[in-house]
Amino acid sequence: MTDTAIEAAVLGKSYGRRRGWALRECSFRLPAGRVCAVVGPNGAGKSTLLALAAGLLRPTEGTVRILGAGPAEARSRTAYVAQDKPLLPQLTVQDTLRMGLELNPGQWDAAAAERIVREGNLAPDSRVRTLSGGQRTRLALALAFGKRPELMLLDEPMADLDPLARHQLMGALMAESAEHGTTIVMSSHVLAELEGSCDYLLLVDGGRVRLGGETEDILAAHTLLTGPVRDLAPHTVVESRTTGRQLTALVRREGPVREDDWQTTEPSLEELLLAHLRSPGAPALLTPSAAGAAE
Ligand SMILES: Nc1ncnc2c1ncn2[C@@H]1O[C@H](COP(=O)(O)OP(=O)(O)OP(=O)(O)O)[C@@H](O)[C@H]1O
Repeated sequence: MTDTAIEAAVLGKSYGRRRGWALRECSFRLPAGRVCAVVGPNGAGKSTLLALAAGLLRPTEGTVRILGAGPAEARSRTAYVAQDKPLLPQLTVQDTLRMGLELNPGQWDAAAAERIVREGNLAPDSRVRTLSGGQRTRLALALAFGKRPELMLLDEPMADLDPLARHQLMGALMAESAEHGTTIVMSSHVLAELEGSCDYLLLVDGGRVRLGGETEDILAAHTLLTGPVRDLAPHTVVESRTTGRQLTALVRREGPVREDDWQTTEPSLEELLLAHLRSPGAPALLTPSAAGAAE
């Protein structure tokens, strides 16, 4: 078993010459066993990255390795839930789970799939076409859990779930990772929800990976400074704002911060991500564990 879930080297995808690059020069490593959030604005390239990892798209340049193999070879060990949660509308909930069993012989965990369905109170004889968006998402996730994969690639799995269902499914994903060592990769726009749930982070913006690594280490590398307007050198500035004579800045510390000069606070994950999204020129940061392929 490899200790690397995803390794991308100069990975790029263009959907056609006139369309430009959806993803460009992405080099990063995701260690196995992590719960990783993929965040970034609309059109950043998150779905493209997940579809490349799932082997549904071919890179235009570079490579992506999944669990030490090519994405197609790793497919039996990977579960992918696309953003539009494709299911067969004429099947019932029960038929859908049976299809999961038939498509994954010898590997299907019926109890895991049924638990996800039961917790959402989905009637086994309901047809997929009569389910709400959130119920369909739950059924698609049940198929992913039942497959008992080593890697789950989930494209906005929480988008149409109610807050209680989100909380419950996030707990189920974290438990799955803790108990079975499953790597979970999920894209999301709900930044506040990711803090405390995802121990690894990839910020994709403009088709490039701008932040990658352990959430804790990325947070620890940044400080919010507040004080009278003055030079921020030698620190790397991600974002700075002045109000009158007061300066507030999110920086990557390069050396000590003088306590007499600045009031310092640790940013929240949401503050950190928003500052990066507002400052597209801020330099990328990959922690050593995420930089595997880049070095
Ligand atoms: N099938 C496609 N054909 C052509 N262009 C595409 C296709 N899919 C995505 N793109 C383009 O690639 C870029 C990245 O899209 P992608 O769907 O990966 O972004 P995303 O980060 O998942 O966005 P969102 O948060 O809105 O889901 C966008 O500019 C998009 O228009």
